[in-house]
Amino acid sequence: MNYKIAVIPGDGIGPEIVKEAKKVLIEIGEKFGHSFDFTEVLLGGASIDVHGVPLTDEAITTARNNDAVLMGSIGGNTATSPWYKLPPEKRPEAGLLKLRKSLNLFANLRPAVLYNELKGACPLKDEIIGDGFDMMIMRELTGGLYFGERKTVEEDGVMTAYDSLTYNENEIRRIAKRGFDIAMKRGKKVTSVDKANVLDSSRLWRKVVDEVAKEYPEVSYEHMLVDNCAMQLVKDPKQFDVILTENMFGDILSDEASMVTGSIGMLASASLNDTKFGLYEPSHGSAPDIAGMDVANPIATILSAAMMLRYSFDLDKEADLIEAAVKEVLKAGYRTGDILSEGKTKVGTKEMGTLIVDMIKKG
Ligand SMILES: NC(=O)C1=CN([C@@H]2O[C@H](COP(=O)(O)OP(=O)(O)OC[C@H]3O[C@@H](n4cnc5c(N)ncnc54)[C@H](O)[C@@H]3O)[C@@H](O)[C@H]2O)C=CC1
Ligand SMILES: CC(C)CC(=O)C(=O)O
Ligand SMILES: [Mg+2]
Repeated sequence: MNYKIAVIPGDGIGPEIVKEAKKVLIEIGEKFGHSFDFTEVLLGGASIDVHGVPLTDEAITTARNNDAVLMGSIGGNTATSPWYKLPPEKRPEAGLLKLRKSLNLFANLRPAVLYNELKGACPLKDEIIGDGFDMMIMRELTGGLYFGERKTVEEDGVMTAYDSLTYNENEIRRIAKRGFDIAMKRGKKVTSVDKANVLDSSRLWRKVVDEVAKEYPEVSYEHMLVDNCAMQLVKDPKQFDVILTENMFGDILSDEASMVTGSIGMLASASLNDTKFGLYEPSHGSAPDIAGMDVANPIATILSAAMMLRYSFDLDKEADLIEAAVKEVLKAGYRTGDILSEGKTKVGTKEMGTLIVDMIKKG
């Protein structure tokens, strides 16, 4: 079958890691008799440099007219890149937020799995790691603080800046249902994370999630405050199955969770709406500090491509093979710098991609 994929290389390490994920998809296509048509789309700094804006209407239309989107990452060094001298709505991140909103990608799935092979790269003690862990962070992606009204005003020579965190009950209900649906297919446990001891938006979150939970009697369910959750992720990550949370908390907690899996370079993601369409990207950013050096870990992007095959195209066998190939390559001892531990073989971005492709060929 033929699948149409919009590809957003983006900025920084984005083009390097997307190239490796495309190599993997092409190999999967050859092995299983699928063809993937790739159409490149500009987003973020790459779009600013060409069009003067981080996302054009044409780019949104192209993304929408494809079956799915594969993305690298966008943005530059926020202290030094000229992109950050532009007004906020013209900066790279504004383009990504607008794309997520335009495509209604409200459900962001971020699986944080500690592979057996990477136990040596996990900073936690062996007694905490135990048999490893496998959690899914379900992050609301089109509401909350990143989409609220914001302004900066000056009064009597004093600057004041406002950001607002808003959720309505429909936005909470649809992400909560997604979280419980996913839990039903996994370990049947949901930890809903909020700050209901302080925030009104979190109190509404808790009320709506309580209502949704009643529809899933088989799922064990708890509330946890976000500050405690940040601590529990390091103290005992095994306790989590599905973490269900709002946009900013999910953004921060998923970066934290990535580190207990070994590296942020391992954390894939899928951003989904109510259809089979999705945008697939690693959870990390454009890593300007290592861009162009052939050292970035492409695995999060390759695993995001596997999520695309699974969620948008129902190609489970193909997705399984990619995930198995990643594990085999790690088992064989190959590591990019971010997951390197004693006795392992250090490889670059391109070589890691090629090793995974070769493993798929053998599989
Ligand atoms: N979805 C996206 O496109 C995202 C974009 N950003 C943007 O990325 C830019 C850089 O942000 P940072 O805060 O530095 O976060 P970052 O995630 O890009 O990098 C944080 C640290 O992790 C390392 N790192 C990230 N990905 C890696 C990989 N695949 N392999 C090895 N090491 C990796 C980087 O070298 C850096 O030391 C900013 O402009 C930010 O706005 C940040 C997060 C998500
Ligand atoms: C523009 C940011 C919200 C991107 C980010 O940090 C993320 O999606 O994890
Ligand atoms: Mg983030």
